Amino acid sequence: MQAKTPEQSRTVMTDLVLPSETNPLNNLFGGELLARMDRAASIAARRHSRRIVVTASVNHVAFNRAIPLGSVVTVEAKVSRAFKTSMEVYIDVWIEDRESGDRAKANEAIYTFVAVDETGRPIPVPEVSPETELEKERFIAALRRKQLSLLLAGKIKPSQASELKALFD
Ligand SMILES: CC(=O)SCCNC(=O)CCNC(=O)[C@H](O)C(C)(C)COP(=O)(O)OP(=O)(O)OC[C@H]1O[C@@H](n2cnc3c(N)ncnc32)[C@H](O)[C@@H]1OP(=O)(O)O
Repeated sequence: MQAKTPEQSRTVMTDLVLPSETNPLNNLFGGELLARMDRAASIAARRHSRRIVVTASVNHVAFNRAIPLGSVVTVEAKVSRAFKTSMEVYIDVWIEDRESGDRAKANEAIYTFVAVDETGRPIPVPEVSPETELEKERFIAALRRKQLSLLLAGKIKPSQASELKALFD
């Protein structure tokens, strides 16, 4: 299988924040943002693998900045690294200033998707070939994040988390 660049899976979704999607402070409800990120990330994983994909885990979400009612929100997702059957998808969330049109980073998140066949069994995906400095940074750190996620899920033992251990050596 030929490697693909993160750009090849890039998925951008832009939408407004409507009243039904807000919390009592009139900011975007967290669950709504999670759903928007899941949708964009699943399309990115599908573009990378050209397979059915399922969300295996939500590894990291940072709600750094509240997103007010009426905001124009852009969710951008790219596959940052692929392993055998799983893909890490990095999601950046931006809001747009109404007057200037300038974009400000509001949130980010990292999801893991797995490509599966028609019966739900994991199947191999192409590798990722990062191009930009940021894509290379995210690619390198993805192995550490995968090990942390598997460790927290009880799927590997601490002794198997070599990349994580290396941080403390
Ligand atoms: C688009 C949607 O929203 S789908 C709805 C929500 N999601 C779902 O319904 C998915 C339900 N879960 C499943 O179907 C299964 O648990 C699967 C397909 C995710 C994984 O199946 P498993 O039998 O655990 O397969 P297996 O152990 O071989 O893992 C498959 C890959 O997922 C990775 N993986 C599994 N769990 C995790 C986790 N918690 N964190 C990171 N990676 C994980 C494994 O490391 C492996 O990666 P690799 O092949 O690249 O090395």
